[in-house]
Amino acid sequence: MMNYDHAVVVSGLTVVRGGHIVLDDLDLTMAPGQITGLLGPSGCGKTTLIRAIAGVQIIRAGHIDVLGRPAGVPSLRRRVAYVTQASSVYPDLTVTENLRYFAAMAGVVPSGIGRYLDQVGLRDQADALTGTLSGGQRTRVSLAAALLAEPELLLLDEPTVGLDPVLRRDLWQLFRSLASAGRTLLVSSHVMDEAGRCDEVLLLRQGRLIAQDSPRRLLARTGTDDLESAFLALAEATDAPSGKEIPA
Ligand SMILES: Nc1ncnc2c1ncn2[C@@H]1O[C@H](COP(=O)(O)OP(=O)(O)OP(=O)(O)O)[C@@H](O)[C@H]1O
Repeated sequence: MMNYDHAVVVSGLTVVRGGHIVLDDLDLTMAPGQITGLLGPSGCGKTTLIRAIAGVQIIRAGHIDVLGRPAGVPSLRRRVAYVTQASSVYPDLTVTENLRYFAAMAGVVPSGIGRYLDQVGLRDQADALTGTLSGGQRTRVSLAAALLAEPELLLLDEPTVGLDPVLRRDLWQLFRSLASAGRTLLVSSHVMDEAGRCDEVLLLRQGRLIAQDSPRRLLARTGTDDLESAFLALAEATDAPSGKEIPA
């Protein structure tokens, strides 16, 4: 399945939106079969970066390779799933009807729909109208719809927003099992404690990548006990380059 060293390679990526530089000369890689966390405050450019990797964002400069091909080429369509923050499922269909529809679109036999409902914890809502579900439940319907095509790369934009701790834990267990099965995941969040569940973390601030490292190395590099403090230390070091140096 994998004929590439990196699932994603981003080089010199610059994106301008509304006349502002939203992503500024980013370089990063994502290892296959791992969970990469994309962390940073609201408005730092997480969604824009995900859109660029998904191939739906106009870029000003740079290059993005996804699964060994240029981002956005038609042959990647089935291999890459992008679950947006706003749910993309039909409110006037039931959960099962939505999944049947997306299975048909993906050319997938819908026999295993129940398994995907179980994976996202929605078995009890199988016959509910999707429009009557909570925001977090609708996100999980979108996630199940994305999983149906068995994509190699999953781009998940804040999938755990608004979920209770039990559901958050269950979803992270699902992400971990997908990665163990060889899938590559990019998961964005602005909740720092979620970074600890990732193999690697990309810390984004004001359109710049301030670190790409494992959670453990981020703590070691910054001499901090938690990732929130590590982020603050790295942000301060970026603000004042002549000040405290944080080794790479
Ligand atoms: N359609 C647009 N037109 C112009 N500027 C935009 C547009 N969408 C986003 N931006 C700007 O791009 C910047 C990055 O936005 P982006 O949505 O990528 O951030 P984010 O980190 O995903 O934020 P959040 O966590 O709040 O979703 C922000 O400053 C935002 O104002």
